[in-house]
Amino acid sequence: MRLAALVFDRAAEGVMVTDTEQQILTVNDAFSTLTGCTRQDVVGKKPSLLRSEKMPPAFYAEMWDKVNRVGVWQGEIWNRRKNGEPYLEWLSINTVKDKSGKVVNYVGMFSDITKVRESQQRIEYLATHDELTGLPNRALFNDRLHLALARADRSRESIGVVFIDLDNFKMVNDTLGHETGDKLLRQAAVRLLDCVRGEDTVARLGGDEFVVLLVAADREQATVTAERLLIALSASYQFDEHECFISASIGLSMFPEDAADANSLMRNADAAMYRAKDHGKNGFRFFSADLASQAGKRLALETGLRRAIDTGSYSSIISRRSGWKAIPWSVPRLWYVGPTTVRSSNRWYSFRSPSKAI
Ligand SMILES: Nc1nc2c(ncn2[C@@H]2O[C@H](COP(=O)(O)OP(=O)(O)OP(=O)(O)O)[C@@H](O)[C@H]2O)c(=O)[nH]1
Repeated sequence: MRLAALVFDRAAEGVMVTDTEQQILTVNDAFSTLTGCTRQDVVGKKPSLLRSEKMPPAFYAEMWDKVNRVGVWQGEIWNRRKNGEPYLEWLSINTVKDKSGKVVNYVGMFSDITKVRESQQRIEYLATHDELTGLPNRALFNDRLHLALARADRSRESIGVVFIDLDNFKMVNDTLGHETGDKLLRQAAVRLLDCVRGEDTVARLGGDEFVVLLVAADREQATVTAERLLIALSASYQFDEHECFISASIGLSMFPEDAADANSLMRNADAAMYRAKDHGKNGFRFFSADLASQAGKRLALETGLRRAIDTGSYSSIISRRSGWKAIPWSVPRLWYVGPTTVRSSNRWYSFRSPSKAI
């Protein structure tokens, strides 16, 4: 008995013992540390004094039903500390029976898992969102696109994928600094969100590239949105001591007419965006069939280059402008020009095998 009392007192878990009327008979020190309630605060009262508004009444009914039927219940529950702060606990409730099998006590044991839950949520958030803008990232966008496609397929609705790449954004970084570039990206993200409906998704793919998923939108609605996006993005950006203007190039690809799957829709919108860049920037283009072969070639080349760089089978890549340089794979996109030549925006690159001399 003395050992049991020692465990009760020293346990890191909060422990509460009630009678069959659920009136608290005793609690241990950890209970007081975790809840902020002393023994005097709670003895004679019911555990419901710790309830938070986060749990619906039906939850408690089900919980006690299970305790009484099975003799045990375990799960997560939001409670409230004495100071009103909600906390998440992992709680197990057990029944204590006498020799005749009659329930004589309930014992609740819990640990505070609020911090664990917060870190889980933070990890989940970081895995699905872009930290700079708070927008969904590519992974979350892809999930939403897949879901939207499944739904649109069933309901025979159209979907639009809108690729947005800011024009000459590098100049903002180069002239006003990377921090101002970051501020511009954050403001651009807010403007993009303002241009779409709540059910649409705006994501940042990386760098100055964004993508919008327009659900239940036909070509006409996608056109209106693209025009709205261009106008919103080209309005003045105000920073503490600077004002700045920037335009964007937009590419659109529609489900089901341009592609039936997520990858092809993304690839087609990307190709259309590059067509808009090629036609002087600050505009939008829809995907068209003639872009398909170009997009396919570029994808094959990108894949080949990525593999080549990963495996080191090409030691370096020549920029015709800046001479030899190793190309970091953050270079956003490469256009196919010839078997050993690619173009990224306005730069030309040739690449060579390491076995060959310069
Ligand atoms: N400030 C800031 N810059 C970034 C970030 N990520 C990438 N960049 C920069 O964004 C620029 C993207 O440039 P590009 O899209 O290649 O080129 P661009 O100047 O926009 O030219 P076009 O796309 O051809 O109009 C690069 O200079 C990157 O270094 C970021 O998180 N913050």
